[in-house]
Amino acid sequence: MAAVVGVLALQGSYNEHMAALRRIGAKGVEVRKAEQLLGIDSLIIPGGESTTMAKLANFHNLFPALREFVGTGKPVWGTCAGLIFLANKAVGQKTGGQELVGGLDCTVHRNFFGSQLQSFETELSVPMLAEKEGGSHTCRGVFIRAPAILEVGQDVEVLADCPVPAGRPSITITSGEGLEDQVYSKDRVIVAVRQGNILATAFHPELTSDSRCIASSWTWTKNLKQRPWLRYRYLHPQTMQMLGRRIRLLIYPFSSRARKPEI
Ligand SMILES: NC(=O)CC[C@H](N)C(=O)O
Repeated sequence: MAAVVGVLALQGSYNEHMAALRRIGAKGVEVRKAEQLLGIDSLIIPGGESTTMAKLANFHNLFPALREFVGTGKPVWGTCAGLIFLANKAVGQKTGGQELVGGLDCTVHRNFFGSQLQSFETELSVPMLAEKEGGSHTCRGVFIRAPAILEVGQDVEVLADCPVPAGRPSITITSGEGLEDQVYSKDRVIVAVRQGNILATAFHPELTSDSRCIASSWTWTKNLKQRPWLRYRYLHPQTMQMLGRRIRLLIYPFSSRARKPEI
């Protein structure tokens, strides 16, 4: 059976992701219900407006299922609002905050580059893209009221960063309790990362004609599908425990402990 890429279709640029998947001949399905996550091999969480998307995801009780999906180890790619969804911590949120799926060990700022009017396009250097898919080491980055990644944990691989545009409003990072808030003062900021099964970009590759990012996530999905044993590493811990118990029960009569004569 062909590998299937799910695209979370609550709000935002899911149509554009579906079109991009069609362009490279991949099978995409729109996902709106928790049970649909069971039938897909990888997931794209598109850009849009993360607060609205979170409200819709809450309304449809999708958060637990999305977290479980990320935990299975199947490939997940978040673009823009999708990156915010996947981050463990988001700053610059609307009053009251918003629920996150989490899994990606980083802190994002929701509107790092400013308002809709400060949206921009730039040429980004992404060496990993050229390594995996060939072609130029740069790709076009479309940033629409885009977030950026302020800090990453040690397991997170940085795939691309970009210069912080002059005139961007100053950004304060709210630290944990008892720690001083600090103003973001670096001259570059992270815009693409990977951690295990999670890929996240602050920009929108699906809006460009460069399909390498989409193709790369598709290859990833297919490889996982073709090597089904890889999935066992990604089973939910409870399932692993249950399987482990069954396997132990099955092999116990043949194990050396069972064969040892009783004294
Ligand atoms: N293009 C986008 O997905 C923008 C995301 C937006 N900054 C948010 O808060 O959700």
